[in-house]
Amino acid sequence: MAPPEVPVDVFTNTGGKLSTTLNPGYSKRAYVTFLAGTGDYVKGVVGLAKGLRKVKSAYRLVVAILPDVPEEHREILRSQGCIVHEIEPIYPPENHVQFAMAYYVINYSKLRIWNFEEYSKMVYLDADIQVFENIDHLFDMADGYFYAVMECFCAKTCSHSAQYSIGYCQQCPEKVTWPAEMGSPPPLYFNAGMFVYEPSRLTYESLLQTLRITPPTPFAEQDFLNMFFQHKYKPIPPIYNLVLAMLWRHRENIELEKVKVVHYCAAGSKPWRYTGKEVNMDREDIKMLVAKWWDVYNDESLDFKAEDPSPEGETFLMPSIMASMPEPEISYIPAPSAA
Ligand SMILES: O=c1ccn([C@@H]2O[C@H](COP(=O)(O)OP(=O)(O)O)[C@@H](O)[C@H]2O)c(=O)[nH]1
Ligand SMILES: OC[C@H]1O[C@H](O[C@@H]2[C@@H](O)[C@H](O)[C@@H](O)[C@H](O)[C@@H]2O)[C@H](O)[C@@H](O)[C@H]1O
Ligand SMILES: [Mn+2]
Repeated sequence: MAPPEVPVDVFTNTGGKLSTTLNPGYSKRAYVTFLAGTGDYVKGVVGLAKGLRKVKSAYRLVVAILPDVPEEHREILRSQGCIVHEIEPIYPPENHVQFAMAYYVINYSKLRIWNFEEYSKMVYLDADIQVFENIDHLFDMADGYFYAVMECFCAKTCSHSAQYSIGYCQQCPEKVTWPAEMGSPPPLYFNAGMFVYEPSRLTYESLLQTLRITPPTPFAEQDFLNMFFQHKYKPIPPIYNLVLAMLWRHRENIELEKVKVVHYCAAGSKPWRYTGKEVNMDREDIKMLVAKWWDVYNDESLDFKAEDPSPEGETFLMPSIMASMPEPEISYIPAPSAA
């Protein structure tokens, strides 16, 4: 039987300390992010861990890391209360596709998080995301669906899509309507920087099987997940993943004061690299959001303390499961790092 649900506000101001003692089922929930490389994305993860603490999230942050993350960075993450969970990289089948960003190739490794079966439900957040308000209630949404925020198709990087070619965007489907002669409008498409999902070995194996026969496309695992979860996908409001370009492309869809989660994914917006020089980066709203990220990152009172619940320790993917998986047809191209 499912554990009884406890209203989220019961935990207000507990710093999450009571949750797992009151209800053991809650330990089966966690946030999860992904970290690759030796560069500065580790700062994003530290910021995220501190942000989740600031909003008193009841759940831990698991960091799925690739083997190339240096030990000092793992140590920083553990000292910030994160659960460090090493994963093996996943590469797409050999193909000559041009990814929108060369480093997107490593993002297929995100698929490993479906194998985190010690959790029943997880909220995935990119390392360039910050959480400014508690979003623990997302774990209470009905099982059996894939929840994420709808993407916008107006960026040049989408120029390969049918949507872009006719100036159609699902964010404003009435502006340019989908021409009847092109068939029915394409299925809703989400941004894969944030999603709510249920780890499951069956789903995991199906994801890897399907990947083997799916040629890569410019948006890498995001395109793949959109295809795979097309019939399970339920859109959630953009306040749960504000893709910054929405501020200049679809301002009317955004109530900035209600935004809970910000995704620093526009070119030049990663706070730890922000210079203000790239296009749109001199906007007041962007400057404000970048400053808000730094406030959290620099706030020493948000550092993990010994009296906080201690990390459950480093865990690894179960080698038995890995060994039983037939080797996918993969090309071991070295992954370029964005960092
Ligand atoms: O060198 C890298 C590049 C990417 N990532 C991870 O992959 C995610 C997706 O990349 P990114 O957020 O840069 O893509 P965007 O959302 O900007 O398109 C990041 O948030 C990180 O979690 C990483 O750890 N190191
Ligand atoms: O590997 C594919 C990536 O796709 C996404 O990137 C965004 C971002 O680059 C925007 O700047 C674009 O405008 C947008 O269209 C694009 O989808 C996810 O945020 C990231 O986590 C990852 O899944
Ligand atoms: Mn991102």
